[in-house]
Amino acid sequence: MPEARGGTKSSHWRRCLVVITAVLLLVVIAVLVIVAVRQNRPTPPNLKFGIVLDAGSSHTGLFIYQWLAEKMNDTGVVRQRDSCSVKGPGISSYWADVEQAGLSLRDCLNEAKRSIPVEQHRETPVFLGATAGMRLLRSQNSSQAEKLLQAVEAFIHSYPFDFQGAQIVTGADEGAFGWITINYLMGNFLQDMAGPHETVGALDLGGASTQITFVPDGEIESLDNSMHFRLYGKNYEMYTHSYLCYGKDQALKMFLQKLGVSANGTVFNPCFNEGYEKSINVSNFFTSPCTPMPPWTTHQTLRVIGTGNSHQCRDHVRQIFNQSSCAWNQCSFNGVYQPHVWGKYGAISAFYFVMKFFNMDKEKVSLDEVKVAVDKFCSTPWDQAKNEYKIKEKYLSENCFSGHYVLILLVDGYNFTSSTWNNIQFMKKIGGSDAGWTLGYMLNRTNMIPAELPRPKPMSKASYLSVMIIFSLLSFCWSSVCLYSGGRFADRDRRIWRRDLI
Ligand SMILES: Nc1ccn([C@@H]2O[C@H](COP(=O)(O)OP(=O)(O)OP(=O)(O)O)[C@@H](O)[C@H]2O)c(=O)n1
Ligand SMILES: [Ca+2]
Repeated sequence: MPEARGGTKSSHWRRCLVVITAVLLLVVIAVLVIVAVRQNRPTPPNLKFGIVLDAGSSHTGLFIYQWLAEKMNDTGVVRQRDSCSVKGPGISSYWADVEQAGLSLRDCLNEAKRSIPVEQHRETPVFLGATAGMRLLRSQNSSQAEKLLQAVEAFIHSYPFDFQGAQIVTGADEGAFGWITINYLMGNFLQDMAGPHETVGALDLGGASTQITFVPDGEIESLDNSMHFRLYGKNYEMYTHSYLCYGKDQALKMFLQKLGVSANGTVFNPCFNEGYEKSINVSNFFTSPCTPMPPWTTHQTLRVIGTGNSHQCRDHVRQIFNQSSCAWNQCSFNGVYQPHVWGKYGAISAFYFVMKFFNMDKEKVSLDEVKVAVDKFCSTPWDQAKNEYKIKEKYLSENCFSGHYVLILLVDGYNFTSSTWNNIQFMKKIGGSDAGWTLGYMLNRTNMIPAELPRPKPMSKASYLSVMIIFSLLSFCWSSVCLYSGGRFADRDRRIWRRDLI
């Protein structure tokens, strides 16, 4: 009997051991799961911000970008959070009163302060890039340009951001960063890794310069027009050229300069609608290096009268493009080397504004349809045009010229044809971000476009958690089975051993 009591005791003890071990294991698993869940709980998004001021010739725009800190080197993560259009003209117009250049940015910088959380202000980089207006001012008077930039810098320094300075961007950089922005926003750098080599060219028409940038399908003959980039593990040899003075506003001045003037100071302008009239103060108008004072300016004031003649307009606009000589295998105009255009293009800024005005910014609109639309507008009397279109009078009055200018620049200048015309997409935004050079510029200045592909992360949080739970459950089941069957075998062995003794 005592033996029997002893046997019950030991089997009871073993059962207790199994239960205790099982409870302990469960506790360990629970702790593991809690730790894993806590460690892998998504942390509040660590947003970073960056600001770029695009100090263009005709106006300044402020762009605020945001991205997740832990993803900064991945492609396609930076997005435009906000933008602000500075009131008034471009900064170069303030050359005679440089303090005003900085002050003009106040409203937009204040808006940036409101848009970005206060605790992030100190670590938010701000860049100011000035384009063709400042390039022209520098070529005329470099110390004036320097003074103006210093005044602008001093003003931005009074803000709590991490200001990285004001620079005049070169034409080549302006073109290249526009190309990077478009391809980054379209996700073309990612797509490139898997599929065929496919990037989109960039066409940017500003007020004082215009840029063409693309990866040609052959060698680039001219080193001056060649740029090399290694982005996300891939090499890009791109062709780029910036034509100073061929932005829309400067081109209009060059065009006006070539029109004859009558003895009484009247200029008949076939690119303005019939009935449109405007007075020009000659010394204020022909101030840039693109348009030195014309020889015929015995008059202080000129009377410009629109005649709305598309045919003559075209002929006169063509005169500002020199097609007479080319020292390369192929040129665009003014003897500038350009490989033949191929593939798709994104046309931004004034290319878009002008095509949008003519309602020709949609896909599949043919070159002929655009020509018809431009001719139709040019032959519209000014009073009728004013009634039909409710846009700023300055833009409206220039749109006959602008339509012809865009067509001639793209077709006669860059050599697009009726069949390659549809490869051009006129665009303003890509997925909520403005298509312009600013995003590419910031990505470059903050080293956010790595030369090599970012290494893939070893395991996602969700997979890590699942693996943890599955392994814990498996080891729990396995240990319980072992303990349970270990106890049963021990009981049976002891019974056999006792029987043998008897
Ligand atoms: N809705 C608008 C806005 C602008 N414009 C015109 O489009 C041209 C280009 O504008 P933008 O791209 O802002 O030129 P900037 O950046 O100021 O000039 P640049 O790049 O040459 O420095 C300018 O002639 C401007 O007057 C227009 O026709 N319609
Ligand atoms: Ca511009």
